[in-house]
Amino acid sequence: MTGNDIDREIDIEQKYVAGLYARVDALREAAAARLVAARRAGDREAVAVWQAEVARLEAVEHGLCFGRLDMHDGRRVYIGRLGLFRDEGGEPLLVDWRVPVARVFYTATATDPHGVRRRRRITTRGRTVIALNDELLDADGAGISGLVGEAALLAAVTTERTGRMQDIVTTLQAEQDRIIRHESNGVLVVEGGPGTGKTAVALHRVAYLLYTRPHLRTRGVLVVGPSRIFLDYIGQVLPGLGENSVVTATIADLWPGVEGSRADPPETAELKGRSIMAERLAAAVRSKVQIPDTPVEIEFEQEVLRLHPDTCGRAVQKARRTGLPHNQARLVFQREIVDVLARRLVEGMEAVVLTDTGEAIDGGSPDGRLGEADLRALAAAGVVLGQDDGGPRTLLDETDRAGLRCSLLADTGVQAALDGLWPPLTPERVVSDLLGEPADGWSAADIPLLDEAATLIGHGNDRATFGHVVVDEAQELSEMAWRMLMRRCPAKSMTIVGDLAQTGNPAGTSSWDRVLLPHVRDRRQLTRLTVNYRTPAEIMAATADLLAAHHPATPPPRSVRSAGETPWRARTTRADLPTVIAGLASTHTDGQLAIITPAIHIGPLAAALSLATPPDLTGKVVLLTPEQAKGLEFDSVLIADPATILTTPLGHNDLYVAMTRATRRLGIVHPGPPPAELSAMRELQP
Ligand SMILES: Nc1ncnc2c1ncn2[C@@H]1O[C@H](COP(=O)(O)OP(=O)(O)OP(=O)(O)O)[C@@H](O)[C@H]1O
Repeated sequence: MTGNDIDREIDIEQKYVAGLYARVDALREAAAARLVAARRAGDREAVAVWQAEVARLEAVEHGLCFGRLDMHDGRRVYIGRLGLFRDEGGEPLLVDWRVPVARVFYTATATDPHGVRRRRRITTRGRTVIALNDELLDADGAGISGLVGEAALLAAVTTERTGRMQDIVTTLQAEQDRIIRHESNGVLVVEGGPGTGKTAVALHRVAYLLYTRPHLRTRGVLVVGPSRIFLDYIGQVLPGLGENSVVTATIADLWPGVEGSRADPPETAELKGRSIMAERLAAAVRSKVQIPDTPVEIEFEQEVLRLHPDTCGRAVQKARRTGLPHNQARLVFQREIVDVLARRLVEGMEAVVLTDTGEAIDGGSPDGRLGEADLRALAAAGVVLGQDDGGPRTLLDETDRAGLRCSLLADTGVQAALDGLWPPLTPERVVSDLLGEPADGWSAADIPLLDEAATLIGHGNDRATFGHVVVDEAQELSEMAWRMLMRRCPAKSMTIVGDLAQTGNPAGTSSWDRVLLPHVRDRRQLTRLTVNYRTPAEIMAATADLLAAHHPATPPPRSVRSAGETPWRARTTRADLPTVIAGLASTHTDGQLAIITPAIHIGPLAAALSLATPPDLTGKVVLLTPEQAKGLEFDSVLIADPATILTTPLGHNDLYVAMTRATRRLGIVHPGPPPAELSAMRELQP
């Protein structure tokens, strides 16, 4: 197209796009008016509905329309963030990217055009069309790279990072689209190397599922991420796609009231994460129930009641047969014991009234009437007798017996005896009895144990469950964390994304089957992403020795581009490390820089560079540990002291994570000689 042609086309699209915004404005006005009316009427349900609608319409302001398809049959379809019609039930003006018609926007290629003649990408700033990018799918040679909309894609992946993830709805690739629209109702595992878009795909899948399976709006969708930092990083993606109802959480957030941010030593974390802990906790809870060897004596209203071990054993059995969790089964046990005690008391009283020989003793009368002493005993026990016509009752009726049972239940002596036999438990007590009182608060690895204990004792049965759960950086979850998460998703409908070569948690996984099979058997499907959109080819080449040494069977993802910058390493001394890093950071001018370093250097480096900890992801220079850097990306990355990163059991994976965070440049500063896996990198003098 000539310059004039382009201007003319931009004019045409500008008019069309302006019409779309006018339609959105009209819908917004109508929704705002309905919201006001609902508020006035005090109709809470309607308020929630219209609030969500207003938010949805606000969210699509940026990039409302981003594509156009010209079909061979003459149809023209505009693609955008939501569907718009000229009027109610009228002609479609804009098609939501999630409907089937829009799919070809992401999948059509020159070799398989699906009836598409031209794919046009429309770039807007605010409400103004600023650029168009056309692909003619019937032109020779188009689409050879296998990428859909290559120019727009490369523009997207090379823009400066901001510390906040953006949606990729305008440039989704075919292999990503297939996963987003995957029909699986069970567990879909998405595996792929660094930068292959796993996070992006998982979030777009959420938007797709909410659109195509509306019941999920009421059942709820949960997105689990490795850290709060990460959840902040991805926090804008779903709202940008018009979805505001999704809950995001770390595993620790799912246990409210406990921070769980403390890290255990690796061996302890690994141990606490094993599924055997579930059996140990179950055994610990069972062991709290005591069947005594000798009769238990309970003092009640100046009487001594005796509970025989067999009686206790029968009550325990009956309570256990219900299959209820510990604290609920305790109620059954308690009822059994109190029934026995109440029966004893009643029998005792009636025995006073009528002896074997039929004689009345203790103030009772031969016709079976209760005597004065009996009445006094009952009154002392809080039993209020119903009034017979004119005289005392001869027998305890059901109301009287119920009253007696209440009195027994309220009695501190009886309660103490019951607690001794079947104590009520809290999750904290179960876990600390098993592992010892945590000295400085619960650790991250304790959270799934507390949750397991809560399930065993029936505490917190009202915790939220979700219709679909997305797990990002899923390789980090321990077997115990999987158990916890599976309880949050009764339908076991999940999207799980991760990379086994990036596992940093010693309790994390090295096999999807190992963690998933016990929960979902064959209701799982594995899919793979193969193209790295983040990390340039030069940086991936620098990771080759590391990956080959520790994950020889894992193919590195294919980088979509080269950055033209060779990663480097530079030697220094331990003492000079902060000065060298500070010097490099101070001369950095181009885009966002992340300094990734083991926890021991965070304090000194934060002081030397006046940087915030925990990090502010939107800062020009960001200081983090490899663990905190998980899932994030930056224009440039500087790794300080790789050898110390490698000293932890899965340090090689942490180093791989750190090295693959950059979209452009990577530098590594190592005190002393370089780790063998990095020795082939170009060496610089800092
Ligand atoms: N189709 C696409 N169009 C534009 N950008 C894309 C596309 N796919 C991925 N990206 C970008 O590539 C980068 C990496 O994506 P993402 O973080 O989802 O990868 P990941 O597989 O989760 O990475 P990691 O495992 O390393 O955390 C992001 O900036 C994302 O926006």
